[in-house]
Amino acid sequence: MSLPETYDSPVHLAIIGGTGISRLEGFKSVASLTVSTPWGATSSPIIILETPNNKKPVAFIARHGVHHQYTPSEVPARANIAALRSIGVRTIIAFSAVGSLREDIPPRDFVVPNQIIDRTKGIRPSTFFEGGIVAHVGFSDPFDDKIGQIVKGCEWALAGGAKIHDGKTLVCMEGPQFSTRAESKMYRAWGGDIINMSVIPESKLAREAEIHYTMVCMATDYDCFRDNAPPVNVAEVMGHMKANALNAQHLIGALLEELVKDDHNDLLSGTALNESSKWAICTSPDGISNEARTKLRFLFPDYFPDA
Ligand SMILES: CSC[C@H]1O[C@H](OP(=O)(O)O)[C@H](O)[C@@H]1O
Ligand SMILES: Nc1ncnc2[nH]cnc12
Repeated sequence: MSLPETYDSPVHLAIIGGTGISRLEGFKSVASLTVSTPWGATSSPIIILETPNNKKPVAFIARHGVHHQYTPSEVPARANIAALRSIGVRTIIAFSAVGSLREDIPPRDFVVPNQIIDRTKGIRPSTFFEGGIVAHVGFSDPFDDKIGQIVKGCEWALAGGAKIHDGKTLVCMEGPQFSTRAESKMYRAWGGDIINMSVIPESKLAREAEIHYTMVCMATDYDCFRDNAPPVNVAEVMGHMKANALNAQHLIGALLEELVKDDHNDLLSGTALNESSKWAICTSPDGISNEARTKLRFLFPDYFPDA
């Protein structure tokens, strides 16, 4: 049955699904939106779901497309984040399959990181502020700690004794090939705990769009730092992702029940980041190009009103 293509109320909360999570099971879908943005098309339609008890809307987007057809470098992250913001999203919980760089984070454990080491190669468009406008937003603490703690508090929902680790450092590499053993060991020496190919630029763009962002990382392998063990491969990742996807579903159920409580209204309405990008703009108003103004109006209609 096809879903309505419009949804009239604002949607404050979104989930981004990664490898092994290209749709959300167990929730009622009420609309499927195709949003075109000044930065192109999103990686998948935006599915609007409703939470079981109080029927609050939640948006879902599949990072790599519904068929996993976009490489990590090709994911249209600007379109995804801009489209979510345009429908009202101010909080994102992003899921990611990650390699573990630590023996004490086994496959099937979950991690809420608090820091990132960016090892991407500068080939991914990673800002909304360019082409006639310059802004420098703060990114010292890339993840929203309050939502991270709420995720950690939902550890009870995971099956099979899986744990949720917090306060860890996530390395983001370009890929799509996995790391060499020397790189894997170097990341450990740098303090990296887990590794993926997805958190950059998604998290940077969310910050620019004034959206609270948290990543739930699901360990699938030990990368390749262990000299006497076989290195990571896709079959291993996908094998563990089957179990992880089920646990992600349990976690999302628990999380949504918690997050839609009135206590968290401030989080869902993006209060802590309100106007943070507006005050990060360095270009004088008269110097902002018309092209930049028109594009940014899509994200921030209040900051760039129609002439
Ligand atoms: C299939 S292993 C590498 C792939 O898995 C992760 O994807 P996602 O973050 O979307 O779950 C990782 O970042 C790579 O893109
Ligand atoms: N070992 C690894 N390196 C990078 N991204 C990953 N995603 C899952 N496992 C990974």
